[in-house]
Amino acid sequence: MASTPALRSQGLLVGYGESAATAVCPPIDVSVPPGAGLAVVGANGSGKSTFLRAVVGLLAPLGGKVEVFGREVDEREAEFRSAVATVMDEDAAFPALTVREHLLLLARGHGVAKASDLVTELVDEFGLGERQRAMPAALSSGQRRRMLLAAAFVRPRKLLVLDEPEQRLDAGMRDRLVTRLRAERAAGVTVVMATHDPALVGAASHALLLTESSVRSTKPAQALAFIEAL
Ligand SMILES: Nc1ncnc2c1ncn2[C@@H]1O[C@H](COP(=O)(O)OP(=O)(O)OP(=O)(O)O)[C@@H](O)[C@H]1O
Repeated sequence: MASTPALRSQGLLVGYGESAATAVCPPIDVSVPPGAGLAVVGANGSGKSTFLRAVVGLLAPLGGKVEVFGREVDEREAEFRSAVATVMDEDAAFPALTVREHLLLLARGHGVAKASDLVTELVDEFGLGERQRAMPAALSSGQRRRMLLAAAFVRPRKLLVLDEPEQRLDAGMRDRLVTRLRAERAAGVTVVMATHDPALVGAASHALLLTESSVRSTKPAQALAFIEAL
């Protein structure tokens, strides 16, 4: 029997108004098996972030439905929050905690064993070693982005939802992120990401192509060709 998809949407309409007529793109039908990687690709303003907001429950669907591991999205459910790790297009960090304290708080809050060792590993992987005692306001924008990415990996996760994770990262860090996402998938974690980055698309197994007039499930190779033609 086929396993329950990690993410499935049917006739999903997303947008910021009240009615289906205000949807920012055509209905989205997609099914992502556990351990797969979905690259969501499209021009600026095509609806990638809006789709991801609906996937993580920040935006209610205007029509259709979206399910994560077979259940309608409800970010208030503890089970949903412990399964879904997100890095969205926002700068959310505790202003009065250092980088290390922020990561430790998240790990311990999620009941991670050996939280301190894990945080040390991630601080190293994300190149934050020398800044781990800095407050978020004292970080560069790229360092803040690294901290937010590291935060997604200090906690339990079955589905990672990333909105343009390549933003503000230098080339070396992008490479490390690609390696990390491949390892996540190999460990059974599902990755759903909006991206304009060919290397990240290369780490995906599935692609969703958004345009004003169409939404198409396709292969990463087609998504790459689309990005290159933009
Ligand atoms: N908070 C909001 N309220 C109203 N409209 C919004 C809001 N956020 C985005 N939009 C509009 O919704 C449409 C889709 O935006 P979205 O951010 O999903 O695009 P995107 O594909 O992620 O673009 P980009 O590649 O630039 O990040 C755009 O027309 C945008 O102007």
